[in-house]
Amino acid sequence: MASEEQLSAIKGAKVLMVGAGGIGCELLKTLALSGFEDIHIIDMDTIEVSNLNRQFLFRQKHVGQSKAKVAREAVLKFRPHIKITPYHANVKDPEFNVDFFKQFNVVLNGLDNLDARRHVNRLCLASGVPLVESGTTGFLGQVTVHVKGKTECYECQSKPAPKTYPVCTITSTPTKFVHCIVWAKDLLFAKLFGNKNQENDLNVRSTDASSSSEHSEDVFERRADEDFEQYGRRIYDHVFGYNIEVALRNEETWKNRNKPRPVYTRDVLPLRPVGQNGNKDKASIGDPSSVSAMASLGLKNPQDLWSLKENSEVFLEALRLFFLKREKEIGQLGFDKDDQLAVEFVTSAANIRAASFEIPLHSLFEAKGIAGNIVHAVATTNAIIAGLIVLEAIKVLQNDVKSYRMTYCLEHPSRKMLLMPVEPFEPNKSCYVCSETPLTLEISTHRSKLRDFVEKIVKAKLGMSLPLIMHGVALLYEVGDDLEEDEVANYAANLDKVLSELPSPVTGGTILTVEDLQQELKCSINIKHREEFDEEKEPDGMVLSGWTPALAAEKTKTSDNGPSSSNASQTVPLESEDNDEIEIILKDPEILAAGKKRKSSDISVAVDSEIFSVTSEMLAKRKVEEDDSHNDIVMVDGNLDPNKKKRVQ
Ligand SMILES: Nc1ncnc2c1ncn2[C@@H]1O[C@H](COP(=O)(O)OP(=O)(O)OP(=O)(O)O)[C@@H](O)[C@H]1O
Ligand SMILES: [Zn+2]
Repeated sequence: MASEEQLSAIKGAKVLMVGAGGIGCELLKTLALSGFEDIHIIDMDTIEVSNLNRQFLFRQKHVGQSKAKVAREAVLKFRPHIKITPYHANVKDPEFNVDFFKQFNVVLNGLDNLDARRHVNRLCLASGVPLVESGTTGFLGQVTVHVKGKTECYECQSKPAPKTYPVCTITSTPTKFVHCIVWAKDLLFAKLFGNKNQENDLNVRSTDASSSSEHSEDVFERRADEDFEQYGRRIYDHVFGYNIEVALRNEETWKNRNKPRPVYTRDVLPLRPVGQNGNKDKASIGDPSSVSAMASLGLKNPQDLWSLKENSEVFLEALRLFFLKREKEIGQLGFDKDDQLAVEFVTSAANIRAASFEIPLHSLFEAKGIAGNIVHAVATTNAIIAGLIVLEAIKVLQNDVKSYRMTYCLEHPSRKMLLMPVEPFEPNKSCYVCSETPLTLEISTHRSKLRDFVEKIVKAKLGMSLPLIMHGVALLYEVGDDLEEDEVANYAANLDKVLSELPSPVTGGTILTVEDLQQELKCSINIKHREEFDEEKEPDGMVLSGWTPALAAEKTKTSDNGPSSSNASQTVPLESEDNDEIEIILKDPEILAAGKKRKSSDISVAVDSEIFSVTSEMLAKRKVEEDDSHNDIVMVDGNLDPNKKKRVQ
């Protein structure tokens, strides 16, 4: 039961919720039932069928409608007298500026991506409004409190570096199913259906008799005289047969590894007379997006484990259907976990490769989860997290700083405890977002253009939407609706100039000021000229330091040695911004008991791209297990500096 003071804090509060999805639906319901009377909700999305299993405020009839508006209507049915103001909009829209934020007593995030989270963090800092931040990944979740000047901000902690696989593991020596998925998705699928100009590490050469006359020919191109069946079989034989044989020639590679087995269609599938496709064509007419190889082959259950023969049939059928039914999209397709045919193709290709390397096969359902880096959402976790958000919001409204807790919902409850509360830390003094610590950028001022700086640093790394760049009093770049034509032309011309040739030349020793007018975030960047960069480790051709690397900003990539960070060898394909989940497993029950006795010395464990602070005392009592299978990843940030942070007093 809430106390009198709590109730009056609740009743007098005006709160902003950002996100009305899995967490948001639970949160709105809990806020309303807890007595909150003035709630504003921003969500840019409309309701999808796939939301209905857990976003319980929505029904089938609401599909296609605004989440924020429907959530409001649903809650008003059982709390008709409260005020709920919905905005079907992106929180990054200019109308949600600092003045807009200032009207609220607290902001509650139920978002699913880092970009929006960082944006809200900055607006909360600029407006001085406390933020309660949240996230869930399957059974894991966290709620954190961020109050300007009192606790760390959302961006105070460095995020774990993006994980990639060494290219040779993917192209030559896979040992896990996830390696086969990355190969099927990022190499084979991309090669066959994606942009032809993209770099691709697949072996496209062949000494195959039929192609030797056309030496430079890309074997992945369909030949004029080939039907889809012949084309599919040729691709199959090339990637699962010939390429494996080529790889086997390198004896060194296989000295300490199991040798793979080349797989050819003739070994798995009997040759069908040309044009004989049974009832397959009848099965896949209509909307191209509903085309399915499984359906046309009569395979019904996505949780079934297909044999090598079935996978081979799905592979050929999916490839055939892409060319037959979706030819217009070929050349511009990117893998999408919601694209059934793409998932079927990738599953079957990964399984055939897995069979060749004696890696256990997986069902389509499992493969889809790995390919889309999906951890299935758990409604109960969202409900627990929503409850915790409201508890923290009430403390914030009462300015009860000593009681603030960062709370982590763990995978394996023990000693009957599921939740681990920890005290928040003070702001990080070297955070460029909430303290004014300057950043340093090493860049070739003779070669890099202002455009490179804007795209690779200001937008991608600093997450600014409406940047303004100044050198002393000279304005080098600005965006906005109210610019004069000549200003727009000047800035466009500047973008194409190298830094040292700008009207106010930027050279080593220059200090640039970069500002985002909407986020009211301003930071200084010390420029250091550097001529050479390592193409592999520093592909941007510039290095920013003092910056909190964010997982979401980086796109999935298979790379030789991974990024140049401390966890370079740890690798997982990250497909999109939303897929930055990392799980922790706390094996030892002691950690839970120790949860309240923390000291300021700490180690950080990353959860859902946030940082989970655990004391060294707790660490001594527990075992953190490492496992890089797709959904059991444990990461421990190597930084054990005991003086790094201080607990809020
Ligand atoms: N920039 C943004 N502005 C406003 N709302 C946003 C923004 N970014 C994300 N959201 C909203 O945050 C919510 C996050 O909810 P959730 O994590 O449940 O995702 P979902 O898209 O509903 O479900 P899923 O991704 O699992 O299919 C979504 O409703 C999404 O529209
Ligand atoms: Zn900060």
